[in-house]
Amino acid sequence: MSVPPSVPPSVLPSVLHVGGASPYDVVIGHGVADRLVGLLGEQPRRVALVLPETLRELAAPVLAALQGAYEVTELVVPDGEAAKTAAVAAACWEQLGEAGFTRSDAVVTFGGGATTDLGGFVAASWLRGVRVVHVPTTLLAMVDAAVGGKTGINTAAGKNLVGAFHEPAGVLCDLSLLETLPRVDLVAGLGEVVKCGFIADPRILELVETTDPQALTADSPVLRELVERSVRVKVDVVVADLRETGGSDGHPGREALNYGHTMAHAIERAEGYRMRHGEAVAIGCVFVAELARRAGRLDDATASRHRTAFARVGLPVRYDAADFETLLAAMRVDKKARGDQLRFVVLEQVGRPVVLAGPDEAHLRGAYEVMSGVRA
Ligand SMILES: NC(=O)c1ccc[n+]([C@@H]2O[C@H](COP(=O)([O-])OP(=O)(O)OC[C@H]3O[C@@H](n4cnc5c(N)ncnc54)[C@H](O)[C@@H]3O)[C@@H](O)[C@H]2O)c1
Ligand SMILES: O=C(O)C(=O)C[C@@H](O)[C@H](O)[C@H](O)COP(=O)(O)O
Ligand SMILES: [Zn+2]
Repeated sequence: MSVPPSVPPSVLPSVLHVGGASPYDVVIGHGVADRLVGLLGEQPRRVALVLPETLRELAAPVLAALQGAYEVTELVVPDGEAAKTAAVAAACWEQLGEAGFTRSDAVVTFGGGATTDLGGFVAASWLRGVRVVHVPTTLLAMVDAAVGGKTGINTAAGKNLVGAFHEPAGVLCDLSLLETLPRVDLVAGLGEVVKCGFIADPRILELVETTDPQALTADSPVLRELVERSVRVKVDVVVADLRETGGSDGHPGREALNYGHTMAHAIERAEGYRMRHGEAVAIGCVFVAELARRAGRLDDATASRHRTAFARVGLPVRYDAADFETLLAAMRVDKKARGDQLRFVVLEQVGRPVVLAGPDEAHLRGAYEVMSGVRA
């Protein structure tokens, strides 16, 4: 009898189970897309595949697998942030109507976070909610956007202002898909990874600070560990506070995942959404660390560690293209704000996020001046 060769653990997929009222699995590995039909099950007759035109070639194996099992409608949407509009969502609804899409049918998204946000929102809103499985194709979508059920689109007033919580029925993170991802987009994804390190997992920071950033490629075991650890951070927070109603014992609950995002979203809006989200998150985390330092919450060394950790992986840590007043006005539409009061997630130390409500305007302005390079 021949003994089958043992499979090195690194090539076996990892499965992170997300508990709660609608449990699902996040599968992480190389070449895991063949699990898609298993996740969708036999119930759907029709599947709508939401993807940008630019990724159609990359999606060919997924499309072929779906076509072998279901009637497939392709919902081809604009690339990137341009997909996150009411007009694109409405066009998707019309196509689902024409295809006779029922509640037992399902949506599959294939793309970066913009595609999973839009496709997730279409799935959340069509017939008040149909099953969705995400196949994220960027690092950022694998570690963050595809997991946890936040979906949404932008409006003229700001980022992600319309949306719904709609948990996926499964998430397939096929690391092989990252082989074609431009380096600058992979680096942007590291913005959310480093954020996870600061709010909950110091080992992520150690890995980022001791690994040659150029070695973080699609086949790198360290990148895989970073993905697994970041997804674990997200899942643990989301399971404890799915709908962002608040944490306990001083922990901000799901709002912790919004670390750096108050300023990040304001910058993205000021940039007309031409700056990558992960880049804005890096700048936003540096800003809020400086705010926390000025408010007497965070020590100098940890605030400075923010600048070095994000810069080390190639992310921006300075921004001066919009003035303080413009960014302050944009921050007022942040979902964490209550009435006229701005609320920020700040750190008291690595792994200990808390909410800072109504900070001094002088502290906000001082942190802006450091962020914009006016002050050291
Ligand atoms: N819902 C959430 O919890 C959540 C979390 C974080 C971010 N987001 C959202 O995610 C969006 C950012 O996502 P993103 O950084 O993935 O950007 P993105 O979706 O705009 O994708 C970036 C670019 O990469 C291209 N691309 C994607 N996969 C590729 C591949 N494998 N090979 C080659 N090119 C590829 C895309 O076509 C696009 O041009 C933002 O809208 C942000 O608000 C949502
Ligand atoms: O999942 C969450 O919760 C997050 O805050 C994760 C963020 O990285 C993400 O960018 C999210 O879309 C921001 O949410 P929003 O509620 O500020 O729109
Ligand atoms: Zn984000």
